[in-house]
Amino acid sequence: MTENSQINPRPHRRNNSLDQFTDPFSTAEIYYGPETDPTKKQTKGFNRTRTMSVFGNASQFKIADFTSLPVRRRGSEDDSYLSTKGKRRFFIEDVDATLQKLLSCEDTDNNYQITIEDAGPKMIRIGTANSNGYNKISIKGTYMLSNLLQELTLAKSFGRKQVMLDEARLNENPVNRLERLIATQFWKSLTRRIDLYNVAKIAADTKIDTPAAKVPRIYVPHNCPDQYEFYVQASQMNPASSLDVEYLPEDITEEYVKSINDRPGLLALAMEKHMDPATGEEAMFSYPYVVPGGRFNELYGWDSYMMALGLLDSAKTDLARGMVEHFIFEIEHYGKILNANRSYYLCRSQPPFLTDMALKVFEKMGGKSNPDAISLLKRAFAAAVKEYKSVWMAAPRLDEATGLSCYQPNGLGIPPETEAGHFDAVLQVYADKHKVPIEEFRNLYNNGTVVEPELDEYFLHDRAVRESGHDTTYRFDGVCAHLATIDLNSLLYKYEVDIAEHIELFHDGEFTDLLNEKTDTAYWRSRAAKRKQRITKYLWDEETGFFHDYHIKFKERMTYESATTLWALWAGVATLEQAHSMVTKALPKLEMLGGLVSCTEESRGEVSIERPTRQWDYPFGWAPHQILAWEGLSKYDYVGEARRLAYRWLYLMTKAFVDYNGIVVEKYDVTKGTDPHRVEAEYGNQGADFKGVATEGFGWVNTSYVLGLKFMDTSARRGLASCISPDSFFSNLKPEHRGKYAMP
Ligand SMILES: OC[C@H]1O[C@H](O[C@H]2O[C@H](CO)[C@@H](O)[C@H](O)[C@H]2O)[C@H](O)[C@@H](O)[C@@H]1O
Ligand SMILES: [Ca+2]
Repeated sequence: MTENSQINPRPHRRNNSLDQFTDPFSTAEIYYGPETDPTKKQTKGFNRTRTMSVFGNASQFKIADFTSLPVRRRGSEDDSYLSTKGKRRFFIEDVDATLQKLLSCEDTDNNYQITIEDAGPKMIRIGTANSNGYNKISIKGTYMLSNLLQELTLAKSFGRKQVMLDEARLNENPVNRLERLIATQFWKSLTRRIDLYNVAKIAADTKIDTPAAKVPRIYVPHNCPDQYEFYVQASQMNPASSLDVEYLPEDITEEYVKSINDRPGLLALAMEKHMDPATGEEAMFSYPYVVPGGRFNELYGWDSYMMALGLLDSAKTDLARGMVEHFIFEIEHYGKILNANRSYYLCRSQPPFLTDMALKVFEKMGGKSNPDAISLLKRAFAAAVKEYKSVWMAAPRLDEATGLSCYQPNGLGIPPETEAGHFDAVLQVYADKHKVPIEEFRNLYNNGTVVEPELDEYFLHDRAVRESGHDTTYRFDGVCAHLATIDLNSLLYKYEVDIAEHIELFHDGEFTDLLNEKTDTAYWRSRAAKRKQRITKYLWDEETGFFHDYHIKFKERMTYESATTLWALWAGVATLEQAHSMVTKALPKLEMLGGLVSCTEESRGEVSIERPTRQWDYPFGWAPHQILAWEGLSKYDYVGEARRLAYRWLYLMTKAFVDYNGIVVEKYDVTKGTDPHRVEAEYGNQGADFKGVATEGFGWVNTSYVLGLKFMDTSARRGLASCISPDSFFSNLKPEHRGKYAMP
């Protein structure tokens, strides 16, 4: 018996022999969770998890001072990449200590991320699993080091003290890694499913800073007693949570909404009743939903549509379906699809996408072969017709003269959810006029002691800007409520076309809606045709190749050049000639290094301290703009242009992901190749503020990655993985491949 075998009563098993138990790319829960935690498992038998026997042996080896043992472990050739067939593993004997060492050496700017801006040696040595940590291998370069930081942070969050780590997890192809994280991790972190125990946590909100906002609160529609009881029960079961449950009045007026601005709360969403398998009794269950990320921790309007596209692609149909149910509920109980389900959003909506969302969910649920899918589709369309008529085609949003619609929610006072100081420059003028500090003026104005009609007008437009989803941009500053935009009118055209088809296919051509009004397919087709005509008449500018906004008071077309012109393609409202003009004249002005920019630099104008950058303007690019443009261009057979734009956007995302510790953010500066995620505008960037590892990405950006990749072939994926800049990638294309990117 050797000294070695005395320490290890069982023969040592080579770590590589455990391969059959391992998927190096399994989710963090599996990879680091209790199932694979050696300290939580019996060490007998062969049905151990992958780290088991290794740990059993390894730790005893270590305790016995491995280095002094007469028998040396395998030579370094056993640990070479080649001899392990690329399946090398590391043994991290002390997760905490390794993390600390890694951060102290490599995170030189102390932000808990390892990025290209850190000036460390960019190299750390860690022991291989094959040698039970004895042989050290160098992990080099920002990407691998930052992946090590991410993996160790995850391991630690699962309470792991030691881990075996596959090298494949550290040098994973970045395109595959980001795709994998979105599918298996990010959506999960962004998912909310309210139950009796978590509602107080879900209700918490960081946007409002009043004493009453510190109390988690939920508002329930006046006619939902079951929900009210459910939440009261939740509150009683967890008194420590201090959950406040309140009914909303039947008539939700703008005065009422303003009156609860300092007592904000989450708004109840759709629930279903069915048997609880755990108790055998009937119980209430909330439908799940997905939040955008960062400070946006509630169900949003257009974000939900964009996220649904990604979720459906990842076969997470139940989540997308849940959001359709919530929208149906919101239309029924709050009168509209809300900007988001917080009390301070009760008066305003967001860009409408319900018909398309319902159709896409319907298809994924099995379409006509699934009665449940048909029922959902019919309920969603009934709700959409109500929304169309009572929100978008009614006062104050409808402009009777043009027949077009504007974003124009009602509401009173100063929107409370914006970042601190956002309105200071505007309010200062009035505070000076009334000789009071800004804070005092804010109260005087909000409680109606001071009346300032000009300021009312300012906030009318500001609310409209927020309803448009494009908060904020100089395109809309001080005018938004009076603009018939190409964005909104394209979306309404799509509603009309979709509703016409729905009535034809599911209601034999005639439909009695929730307002008890009868319409038929022809009615909706003629509405769509009229809108198409009006869009051309009022918004189209053949000279620039842009659909611009139309000012309904000044009765003139504006000149701002916005990426939303391409929504006309997505909705199918542009003619073939208009599409051609847009692609040849407008697109070149909007196409930047990293994809579509929100608007042209010229339209935005000069920025300065007095006229700061707005987040929905040049030089920033947003996922929903990219997604709608790709689909719109493809619809009109400009697939090459769509693919080219997609490569640009994915390049930017991948580059930031590789260089900046796995970052995925709300928006990017599409003119910058190096740190495109760094956006100094308004509330900064959501998704950038994490320690060690990003676990959410950002909702609609996650979708954009998944959808953009659909345009990429193997060589494009390789180009992205190697972060080959668009210019270099396009210029090195073989002549026969240039057409794929619409390159001459
Ligand atoms: O708090 C400031 C504003 O935040 C939201 O707007 C931004 O985030 C939303 C969620 O991702 C997104 O839908 C919107 O397009 C963004 O500009 C919110 O929607 C605004 O109402 C709010 O004032
Ligand atoms: Ca750092």
